[in-house]
Amino acid sequence: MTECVLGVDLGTSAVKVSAVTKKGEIIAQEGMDFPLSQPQPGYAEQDPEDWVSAATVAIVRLILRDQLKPEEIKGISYSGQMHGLVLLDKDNRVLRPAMLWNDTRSTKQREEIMAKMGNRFIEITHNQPLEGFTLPKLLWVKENQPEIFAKAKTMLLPKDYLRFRMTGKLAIDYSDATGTVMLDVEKQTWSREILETFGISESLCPPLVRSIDNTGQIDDWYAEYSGLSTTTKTFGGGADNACGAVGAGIDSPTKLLSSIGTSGVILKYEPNRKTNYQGVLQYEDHAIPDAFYSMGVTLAAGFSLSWFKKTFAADEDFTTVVESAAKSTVGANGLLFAPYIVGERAPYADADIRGSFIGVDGIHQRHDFVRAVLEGIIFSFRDLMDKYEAKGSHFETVVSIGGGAKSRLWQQIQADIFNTRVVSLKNEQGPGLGAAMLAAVGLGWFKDISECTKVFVHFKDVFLPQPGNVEKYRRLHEIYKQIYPSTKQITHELVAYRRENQDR
Ligand SMILES: Nc1ncnc2c1ncn2[C@@H]1O[C@H](COP(=O)(O)OP(=O)(O)O)[C@@H](O)[C@H]1O
Ligand SMILES: O=C(CO)[C@@H](O)[C@H](O)COP(=O)(O)O
Repeated sequence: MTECVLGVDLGTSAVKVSAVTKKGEIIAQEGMDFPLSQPQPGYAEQDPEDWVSAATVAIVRLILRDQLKPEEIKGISYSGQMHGLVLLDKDNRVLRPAMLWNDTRSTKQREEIMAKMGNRFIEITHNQPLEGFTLPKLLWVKENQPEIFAKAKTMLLPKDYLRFRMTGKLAIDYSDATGTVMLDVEKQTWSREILETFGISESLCPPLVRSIDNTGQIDDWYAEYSGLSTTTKTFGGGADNACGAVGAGIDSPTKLLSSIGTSGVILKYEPNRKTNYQGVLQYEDHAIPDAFYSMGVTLAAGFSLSWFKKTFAADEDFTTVVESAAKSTVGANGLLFAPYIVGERAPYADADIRGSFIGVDGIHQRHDFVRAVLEGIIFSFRDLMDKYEAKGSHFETVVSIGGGAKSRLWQQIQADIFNTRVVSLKNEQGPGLGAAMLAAVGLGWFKDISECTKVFVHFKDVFLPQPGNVEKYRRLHEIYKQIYPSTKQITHELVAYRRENQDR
């Protein structure tokens, strides 16, 4: 008998489900991709039912292909792409495609929120009301699709919709609730002040639970659909970055998380709710009870690489493309890339900035462009690290997770640009492992997350900064920092041109 828990990692490009034993061994993993729809500039949508189908395919494969016994799956928990808005009607049916974290159509609503509430908003939520967050999306629907808003009875975030379809129960955990920017961080309740100011009924907001709380068992319908047992319990789960931090053992302010998924994240553990970065960096409830974290998000990190591969190297696999960057040099033979290809969130909150290659020369070959993409993403992370260091933070270790952590070359580039030791995880499923840990603690297998971390989280490779490279990158980063102010006006005009001409 091998009892296990499932960690469901609902990302932007795919869902991955990991089965983990009490000893922290990953005994099986399955996944399934789903599409992203970008029908207009700034729009990013998914069909919530695609998440359910993909998660179910992964679970069915775990049972049929990997021979997991349903009755041995004791618990399930979830890590979810953050901020996405799912609206349900009175019969809990989905009213429109989910508007995702990288959907930036709500600039007008963002400005209205700041015009109405200004600093009071930042005081309550510790965040700015950026386009990526849930409240501006909800106000966009209210203004542009009033017939849908009128029918909306419940708002859920992506992982909470998946849980709802598995259990029939509505809930949201605190780490995802802060990402809606509708939670009062001091009071740890939905903010009446914000809801009343913008005419949103509190009944739209689901009940709040902790990430390790039991959120009900698999219901009869989903048991029939997936092959799971109705004895399997589900637990609150958390925002993907909170779960990534749990699964990467980020349990003190001297460890920094660097996550290269579709988006990119630089994340710091915050032991209390007193710190307020005035919204330049995000501030969120953690999946660890009573803890918090702050982070800066590069909207298109892995997405920049995926875009490059899809556009210029569609027939090659990721590893071949990424490793070709070794043929180039530190600084890509004098080529820089700014990864603002879907706008940016931090440190520049600017939905209309766009990316650039700077310094293109007749000598450049494709591998220089690949190298520039890898480096540009990490320069953008360096901008975020600078924000922390400017406030006096010092980091001993950077833990690298996400799809980007599959590349040793990219991790060495991180060590050199961060000038800090970078470690990878033995099991690079950070968010999925974090979700599994929440189920393991929720089931009572461990007293708390810290005890579970000792058993579940192990580092693998260590990448040390190479002094010669550190110096070169320091100089290149100074040049890189000039790209945003120098290209802002030009790229804003190009985005306006596209909007006027309605092309994609
Ligand atoms: N072999 C590889 N080496 C480096 N990066 C990779 C590799 N394979 C995929 N990636 C990057 O990982 C990203 C996906 O990371 P992942 O953490 O799975 O994303 P998400 O959780 O957002 O769906 C891709 O966008 C791609 O840029
Ligand atoms: O918007 C954010 C964080 O604020 C993103 O980090 C999303 O949570 C999506 O994550 P990935 O799919 O890139 O992991």
